[in-house]
Amino acid sequence: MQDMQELLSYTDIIFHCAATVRFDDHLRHAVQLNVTATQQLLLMASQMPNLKAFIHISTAFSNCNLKHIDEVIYPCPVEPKKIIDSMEWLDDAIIDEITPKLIGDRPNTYTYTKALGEMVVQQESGKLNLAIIRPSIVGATWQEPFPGWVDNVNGPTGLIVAAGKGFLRSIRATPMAVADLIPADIVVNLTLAVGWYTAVHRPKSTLIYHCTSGNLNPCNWGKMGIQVLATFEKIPLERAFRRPKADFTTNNVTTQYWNAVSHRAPAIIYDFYLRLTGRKPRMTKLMNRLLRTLSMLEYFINRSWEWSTYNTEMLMSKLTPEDQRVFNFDVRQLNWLEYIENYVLGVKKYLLKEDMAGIPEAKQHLKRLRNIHYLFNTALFLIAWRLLIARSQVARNVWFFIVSFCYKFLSYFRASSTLKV
Ligand SMILES: CCCCCCCCCCCCCCCC(=O)SCCNC(=O)CCNC(=O)[C@H](O)C(C)(C)COP(=O)(O)OP(=O)(O)OC[C@H]1O[C@@H](n2cnc3c(N)ncnc32)[C@H](O)[C@@H]1OP(=O)(O)O
Ligand SMILES: NC(=O)C1=CN([C@@H]2O[C@H](COP(=O)(O)OP(=O)(O)OC[C@H]3O[C@@H](n4cnc5c(N)ncnc54)[C@H](OP(=O)(O)O)[C@@H]3O)[C@@H](O)[C@H]2O)C=CC1
Repeated sequence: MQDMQELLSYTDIIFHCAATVRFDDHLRHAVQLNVTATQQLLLMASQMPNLKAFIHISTAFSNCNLKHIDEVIYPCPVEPKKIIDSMEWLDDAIIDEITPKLIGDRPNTYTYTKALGEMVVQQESGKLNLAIIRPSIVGATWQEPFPGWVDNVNGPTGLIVAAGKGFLRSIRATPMAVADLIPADIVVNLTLAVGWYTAVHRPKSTLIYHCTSGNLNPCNWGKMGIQVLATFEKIPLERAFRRPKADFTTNNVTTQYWNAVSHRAPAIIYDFYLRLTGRKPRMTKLMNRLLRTLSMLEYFINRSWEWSTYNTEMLMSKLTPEDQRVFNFDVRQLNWLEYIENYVLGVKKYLLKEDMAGIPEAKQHLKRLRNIHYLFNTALFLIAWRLLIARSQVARNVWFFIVSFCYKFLSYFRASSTLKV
């Protein structure tokens, strides 16, 4: 009670980032965290006499069912209050049944409940001084505290790890689609600047700020994939399962094919080897989880969106040159190739905590994997060819033709070199 009193009396600014970011969260839980909690925090904020600003962090994908998104709140068909109420009394089975109807053309409960959260902010604003920030895909830091700093596997980070460790070998992604990544420190800098502007300038209405990169400095998934692999070539991860490689495909049939050949088959073979050597098989389970994760992220890597950034650019112009430098959120200054290289390095250093001294050994390991790969392919080819020869007269004829041709060529070569001597 005393803590609550202290919070209410002394808080002068709220940055509301807490949320569930799981794409597949049960609607009841997602509503509780992203909608009801927002409503309760706004209620609490309204009892804070010294509160100067309430900054709510949403996502640029809260309206991902649209192609062009402005810095405005788009209403959802069912009122958030009705959704909150219904979650109180509906049982899980019914919620499961109505979830697809409620989320409509959004891909998951996360984006849907973040959109409802924005509506709650708008409806319950009262006398509060509010702003909403919508970041796109938050990636490792650009400059602060260090280039490439990252501490979780959300979004692209998990896939970068999976590619570097050789688990992810192909991906259903559109190479030309915009990779709307935004470094975490840009999001933090913009958030602080929005806090200042909202508290000091007290805009008349709730301003929404898009924290995105696509319209100002676009990069695409193809370019990103190439740079990730190029960095792993120089600085590989330790103990990779296979060599890093990531084929991009947009075709469903090729996706199924590569999933079978590049993901499932190697996992089954490796589990067979683990069983033979008396160990517990684990690769198939891990691979199935990766494929499930991929299927959840696919929506975001096969589409492009346009976000207007009028408010964000307006805010930049309001900062002094010194503040623009200290709280830099100008994504136009970002060099993507350098950023992605630092991102990959950061994944190795800060997330996986791998020692840079281990790079020579990691490179040796990749060479061994390459030799195993060649050996395996040669053995596979010979077995297939042997089986074909046993069954087909045409294959036998081709085989005899090749052998006799090689024999004649060798005899001629030997004869001509004897004559020269
Ligand atoms: C060449 C390179 C090309 C790069 C190409 C990049 C394309 C990259 C597009 C991103 C596009 C996002 C765009 C939305 C941007 C927002 O606004 S959303 C905010 C970000 N939110 C997220 O990223 C949450 C996504 N994650 C989830 O929803 C859940 O983790 C999943 C994917 C449903 C999996 O759930 P689960 O099976 O219950 O398991 P969970 O305990 O969460 O994690 C299980 C395993 O998956 C792993 N995992 C979790 N997330 C990931 C991930 N993103 N990737 C891989 N593994 C993951 C965990 O590490 C864990 O591994 P183990 O410890 O078991 O070995
Ligand atoms: N990652 C991304 O790509 C993007 C993220 N966002 C938004 O940014 C914000 C932060 O996301 P991100 O950092 O990625 O996600 P994380 O899951 O890393 O952070 C979520 C935060 O919410 C807190 N939290 C979760 N549940 C509760 C609860 N019941 N009570 C109190 N705190 C809780 C967590 O606390 P604890 O650590 O104690 O669990 C954690 O600090 C979210 O609002 C998200 O929607 C927007 C766009 C993109």
